[in-house]
Order: sequence, then structure tokens, then C-alpha cells
Amino acid sequence: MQREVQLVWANCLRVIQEIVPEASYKTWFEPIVPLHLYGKVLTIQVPSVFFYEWLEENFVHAIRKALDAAIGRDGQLEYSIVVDQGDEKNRPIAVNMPTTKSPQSAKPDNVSPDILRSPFQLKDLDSLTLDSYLNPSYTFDNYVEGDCNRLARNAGYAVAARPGVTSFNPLMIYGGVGLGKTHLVQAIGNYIKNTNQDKFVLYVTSEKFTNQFLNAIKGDSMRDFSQFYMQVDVLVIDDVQFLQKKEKTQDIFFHIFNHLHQSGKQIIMTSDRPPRALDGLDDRLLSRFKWGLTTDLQTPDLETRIAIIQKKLQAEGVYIDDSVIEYLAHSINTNVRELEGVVVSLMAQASLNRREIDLDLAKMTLRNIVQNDEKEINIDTVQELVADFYNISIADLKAKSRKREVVYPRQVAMYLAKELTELSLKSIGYHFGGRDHSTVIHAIQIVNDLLKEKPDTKEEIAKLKAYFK
Ligand SMILES: Nc1ncnc2c1ncn2[C@@H]1O[C@H](COP(=O)(O)OP(=O)(O)OP(=O)(O)O)[C@@H](O)[C@H]1O
Repeated sequence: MQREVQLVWANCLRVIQEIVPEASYKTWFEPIVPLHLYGKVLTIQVPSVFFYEWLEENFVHAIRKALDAAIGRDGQLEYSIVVDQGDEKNRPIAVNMPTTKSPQSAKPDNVSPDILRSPFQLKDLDSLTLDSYLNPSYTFDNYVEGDCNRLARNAGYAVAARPGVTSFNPLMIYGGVGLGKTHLVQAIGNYIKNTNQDKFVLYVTSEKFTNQFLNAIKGDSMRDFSQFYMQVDVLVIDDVQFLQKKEKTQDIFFHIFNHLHQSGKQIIMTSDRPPRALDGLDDRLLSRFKWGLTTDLQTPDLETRIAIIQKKLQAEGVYIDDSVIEYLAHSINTNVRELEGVVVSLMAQASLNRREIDLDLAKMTLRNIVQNDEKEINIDTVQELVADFYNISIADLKAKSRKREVVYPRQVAMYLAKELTELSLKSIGYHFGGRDHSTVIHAIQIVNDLLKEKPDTKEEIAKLKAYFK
């Protein structure tokens, strides 16, 4: 009997080992002790409720596959949980695994009502395995370097090469929406995981951390919760602004932080704002953040935007002409996510309509994407409006013509582009027939002068601006 359970469990492990990453396997499956096998019901012993919950939430598919292979589709699993508290020390508690059908197999007198009623639930976790919190597609290789991210990227790389050893501990990376914070910190995590199989790298968003913490309170498994986090070698915690005003969560995070830091473990954090702007965050936590390095990500400049588009296309194996890439890079300067979104839509449009990706398709795609109920302000809509208002064509706005009836509207359009969009002078010049940025400055100056001198101009500009309100 004893031998049979060992054999069955060994077969299960063989299947599991094929599916889950090595680090997870070591952390979550090696500590399991197979206890017994009654008919088709296998009982395994796990060290804590937290452990059981984590297995259930993260590896349920792998375990199911293993049971199918080792016992058959009607194979069932029971957990026996070692309780390590006071006089209950090491009392095994059977908990029926949710993937198994049969509650009969749970032995009623062994079941702890407390655990069944309020186990530490990690239901909010949506990944199948622990390591899948790290998305392997986020790497340093596909993270384009530019002036906007050089310091953060280099610091990240240093941390990845020597986690917990550099003075960049914690490493705090902040920046606006879609600028690549998650990509960068995940690249660090992946790099460490790939070069140090034995390191336990954990990526978690602050929101998940908070939910886990609340569930741990409800399930009376706080000790498991903090012990679990204290085992981590590299903790990557995303969006710490989410912890603002959550005092209890900050408290536990503070303790975990201290423990990890003192043990030479690496902590990496992101935030959508600089630490000084994190209102509602405890001062002692904020002061800890300053122990390491805080660095920001900026909106990428034109060259970096071009490089990001090229990288994306290269990864997709798609070729598009440089003129189209330039057009996109000049037109979208908000954030990288938006830039990527447009490239993806463009590829989808091309394949749906079975046509080449050219400038016309790029323009159409951009128009479709940005068009919604609100009046979208971008270079195309500004040019359309001005051309319409002065009854000339968009081609005229972009042409070399120096006729007065064209020159003035062109200057107004350039002025409005600067006022209403975030585009740089260089990009505005590009959209007006590839003019120099000094031409744009000149146009803006002229319109500013006219605004002071001529009521007509003032009225026209006010009307044009009102259109976008
Ligand atoms: N420098 C870069 N090189 C290549 N891709 C990038 C770069 N920066 C961002 N990206 C890509 O842009 C997208 C958005 O990045 P990411 O999700 O990391 O941004 P974020 O700053 O974490 O955003 P949020 O604040 O919304 O969480 C991702 O697909 C990411 O791969």
C-alpha cells in the first residue's frame, strides 16, 4: 500500500514536472508528502493552508492532468494540512480538493470546520502557475532603449544581473500610463529567473497583494501570508500607488519589506507617480523607498518611437515602408501602449482587407481608432478643420505654395497644432510637407502677433478652437 501511493505520486510528479516551471516545482511540489491511496482517492500532505490554497489556485490544471494520467479521470485528491499551532501541532486536516467530485471521500471528523468555512482564498489570482505572473514575453531584448528610459533600463539591468547586491534596493520605477513600467520590471524578473533557477521571483500587483492580504485576514491565515512573502528572493510589486490610504496593507508590506531588505533580498517597485506625490502612504514606507534608487520613465522621443514600431514589426515578421513608420511615430506621441495598439490595428486592417500597409491605410486606421463620440484632436483633424474653414484643400496646406490664400491658413493650422496637440515642432513640420521646425516657430510667431493686432484673427482662432470643445 505504502509503495503504491509512492508510485502513484511519483507518476503524478512526472506529469507535473513537465508542465510547471522548475522553480515552481521545487517550491510547491517537492515539499508534498503522499500519505495514502484509498481506491481512487489519493491523499497528500501539504505544509499549510496557504500552501493548499496556492496549489489549488495556481496549479489545479497541472494536478488534474497528473491525476488523470496516474489514476484515471475519476481519480480524486485530498489534502491533509499540517497545522502548526499550539496544541494542535501537526494535526492533519483533510480538505477535499475542489477539482475532485466526491465530498464523501473527505473524512468528516478530520475536516476542520474553520478551514472549510474560511480558508485563505486566493480566488482573485488568475494565473495557472506562480511563475506565469511573470510574462516571459517581456524581456530586455525587446525593450527598446532611448533617452526616455536609459537610466531606468540600465539600473534594471544592473539589478537583474546582481539582485539584492547593488545599492539599487529597492529599485523604484515610476512613470505615466503605458510607458513600459510593467515591461521593464517583468524583464528584470524574467532575467533573474532565467539566470538563477533557484531564486524565487515573485511578481505581484499591489492590488493583488492587497486582496490576498484581506483574504488572509478573513481566513485567519495572516501568518501563512507573511511567511510566504518573506520567502521570496526577488519581490516585484507593481503599481504601489494602489497602497495609498490602505494603512493595514501598508503595515504588512512594511514588515515584509524590512524582512526582505535585511535578508539581502531584492525589491522592485513601480508607481504611476514619484514617491513624493504618493499621498496617503506612510512616511516610514516612503523613507524606505529612498534607500535605493528611484528613477522615472518619460514619454519616448521620436527616434525611440520609430525604434519601438520597428521592433514590434520585426517581432511580427511584418515589413512596412519607412514612410509609414515615420508617419505613425510622428502622429502618436502619447504612450507606447497606444503606439503598439495602432501598429496592431494596422496589421489587422491590412490582413482583413487583404491589402498592403501603405500611408493611406495608416491614415485610415488612425482615424478609425481615434474616432469616437468626442471630437478627437489630432494633426489630421486640425488640418481638416482649417482646410474646410478657409476653403482650401489639405494638399494645399502641405504643399510648397507661397500664395497668400494658402500661406495664412497653413500658419493658422500650424499654430493650432501646437496649441491643441502634444506634437513637437519637428513632428508638426513633418505633417506640413516635411517642413523644418523653424518654419513652424515662424508661423506660430506670426499668428501670435496677428492675435494681438487683428480682432479678425482672434475671432477666427476662437471659432476654430471652439470646434474642439
Ligand atoms: N521601451 C519599450 N520598448 C518596447 N516596448 C515597450 C517599451 N515601453 C513600453 N513598451 C510596450 O508598451 C506596452 C505598455 O507597456 P507597460 O504595460 O509596461 O506600461 P506601464 O507603464 O506598466 O503601463 P500602466 O501604467 O498602464 O500599467 C507593452 O506592450 C510594452 O511591451
